[in-house]
Amino acid sequence: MSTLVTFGETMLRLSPTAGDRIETATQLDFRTAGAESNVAIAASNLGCEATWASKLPDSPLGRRVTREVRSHGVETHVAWTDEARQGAYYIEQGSQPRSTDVIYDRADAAITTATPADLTDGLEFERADAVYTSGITPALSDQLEETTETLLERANAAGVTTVFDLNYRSKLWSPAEAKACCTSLLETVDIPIIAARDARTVLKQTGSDEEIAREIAEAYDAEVIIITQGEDGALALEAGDGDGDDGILYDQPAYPAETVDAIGTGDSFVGGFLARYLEGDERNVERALAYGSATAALKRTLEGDLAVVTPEEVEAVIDDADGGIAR
Ligand SMILES: O=C(O)C(=O)C[C@H](O)[C@H](O)COP(=O)(O)O
Repeated sequence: MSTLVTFGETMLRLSPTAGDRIETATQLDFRTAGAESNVAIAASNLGCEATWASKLPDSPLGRRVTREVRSHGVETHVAWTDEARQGAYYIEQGSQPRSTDVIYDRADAAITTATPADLTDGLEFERADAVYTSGITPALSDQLEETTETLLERANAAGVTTVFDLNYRSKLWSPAEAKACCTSLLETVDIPIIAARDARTVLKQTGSDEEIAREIAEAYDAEVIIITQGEDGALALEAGDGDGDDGILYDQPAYPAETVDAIGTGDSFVGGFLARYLEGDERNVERALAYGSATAALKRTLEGDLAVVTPEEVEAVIDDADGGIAR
């Protein structure tokens, strides 16, 4: 079985029912979510042995987070502290023409002081098949920027596949700050995952999505470059040896989905991609890309951030893009 370690913040996720406003709601749906645990949960539900590492307050709120993550079969590796807060965020689901709004309440959360030792002591992190984090983690504090850099470097030096989703969040930092940090982190990343819109906003890329993938392949020594395109699907460029070999480009349209809740789609795509990509000895980009896309489509039909799906359901989406009734 393949093994994946992810590290980052998981928050409490509070949201009024669709059609209700944060200002006036009297009830909130109460869940937990965070890019790195979302990825671990999607991968775990699809057969990968996943561990999520983080730092949390030793309180009912922190324990709520670990309980929920564990309930999806993910191992948790948590540095507990008495001194800090549990991050939370509020989501007001939009509907045409009102956009979805996210309000963070995550300043000074426990994870902001996490050192590499906090996140990995006692964890066989260098023996995992892959390590994943996202651009959200270094955006949270200077300490986390340092920790992220150290952990990606250590994983890279140990030959672990490093996976990094740029995941730009404008409410956490500016494009210039994100660019300075992420371009340096990308030096140690084997699988960069970048939304085409983030490549334009943060990395200031101007070409087509395919040109963006090729420019990233030229600039960094990556194994596979993934450019996500929202409703258009995703591209993956399996890097060539550079010697007249430009690599192989795969273009995966999004599978149609009726959207109940769009939040968590990107993370579910990554979890699905990694579960399939890391399985077995042969790393098949094309198959993994379809798997990621199908996982993302299934997630859109579910409330919350999490891809609570089975491998059979994912296969069925791929095999029968028309859906249908399972009798
Ligand atoms: O914003 C953050 O800081 C979070 O970590 C929580 C988000 O709910 C997920 O990252 C979902 O992101 P998508 O999968 O791209 O929809």
